[in-house]
Amino acid sequence: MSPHLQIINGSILEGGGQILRNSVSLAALLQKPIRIENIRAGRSQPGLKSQHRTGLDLVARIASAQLTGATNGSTSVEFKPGRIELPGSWKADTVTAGATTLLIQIALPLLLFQTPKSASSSSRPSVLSLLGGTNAEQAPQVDYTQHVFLPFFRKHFLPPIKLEIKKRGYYPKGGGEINLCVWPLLPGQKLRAVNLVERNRLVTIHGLAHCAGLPRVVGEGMSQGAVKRIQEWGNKNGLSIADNGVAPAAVAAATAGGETKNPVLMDINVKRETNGSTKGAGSGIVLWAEFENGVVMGGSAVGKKGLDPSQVGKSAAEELIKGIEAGGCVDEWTQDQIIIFMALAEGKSQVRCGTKDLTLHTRTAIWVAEQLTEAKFEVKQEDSGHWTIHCEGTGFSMSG
Ligand SMILES: Nc1ncnc2c1ncn2[C@@H]1O[C@H](COP(=O)(O)OP(=O)(O)OP(=O)(O)O)[C@@H](O)[C@H]1O
Repeated sequence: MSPHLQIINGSILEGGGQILRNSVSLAALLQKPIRIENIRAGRSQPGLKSQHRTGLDLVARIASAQLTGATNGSTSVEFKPGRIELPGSWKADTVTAGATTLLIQIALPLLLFQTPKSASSSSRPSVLSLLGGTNAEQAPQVDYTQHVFLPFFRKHFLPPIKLEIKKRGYYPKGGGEINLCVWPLLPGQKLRAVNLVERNRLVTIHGLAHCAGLPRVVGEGMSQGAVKRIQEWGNKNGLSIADNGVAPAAVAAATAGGETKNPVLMDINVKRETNGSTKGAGSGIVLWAEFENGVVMGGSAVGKKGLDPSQVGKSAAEELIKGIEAGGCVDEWTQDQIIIFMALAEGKSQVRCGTKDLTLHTRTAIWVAEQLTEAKFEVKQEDSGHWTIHCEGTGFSMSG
């Protein structure tokens, strides 16, 4: 065994690919050689899939690392990081419909800290060109990353990031393409801690129902299913939810006295990709709710053959409503995706989650962060019933 090789047990808690992604990102930044064993032991087909291998290879290139054992199905890899490259252009292809957004998950922490040689070259971003799936299940749909995760990230942690969807890629063919531009931090600069314990009034619900290689009615059906469910929920909860600025009959009646109680604007667009612009057919919907103080929460669903589009829209709405009703400042997906950044940020972060226990993904991300960094996490259930994540971050930065 190589000296000082830290072993990470990939079967802990969630036992999925996120352990691999978070471990390798942190190992690269902190210059720690690691071996990850029992990779994805918690999944029905354990070991590396094409998308995980692609992510490892991408990070190995950015971090000039030595990577061994990264073959399809492998349950153990070694990663010995070298010097993190300067900002540049990187391309990665999952080959399958594997999620490009999970490639963002593994690479983003490194891209933030690709310290330019001098402050004058700081305007140069790194550009990731990622090929594969864009709207799959069990991973963020690219529109979720675009409209929920990145707005949160930019607001709280600081660095500017731009995501462009060039082409959608659906299961099983993939073939999508996205570009991510990340402007790295300056030498010595640190991520800010997050302090998010209040959630104000719900003001808007946006959404996008997308489809390709299928008639537009599929997108319209998903949108209508979501609108119907959200308005039913709004009516029950004393919210006047106006669809695209037009008050529905029930809302108009409720507000007939001239006084509009808790108005919420809803705008769910339908986008049908042009013929031939995607490799295969597919559909999905992503919804996001914005609150007065900038809190954003999402809900999504992917269309499937034989599934009524309005049911797909309804299940995205159910997911969004579940998140809103839980009363936290982040939804269940953003919850685990911010842990690595809380660990790297400077000072105390605190984020209020819902009244439901933290997700297993979140507990796993905390476990990984504690294995590889000095960050200290504390998870508490408040008197209100909400779970709050507290973290004393490490204030990581790169020297010039
Ligand atoms: N519907 C969703 N919306 C947003 N993010 C999601 C959604 N589903 C899963 N995610 C995120 O995707 C990541 C999946 O991590 P996981 O460990 O399950 O990956 P994996 O094992 O590589 O996945 P798979 O077994 O599908 O290959 C987590 O960060 C989770 O929050």
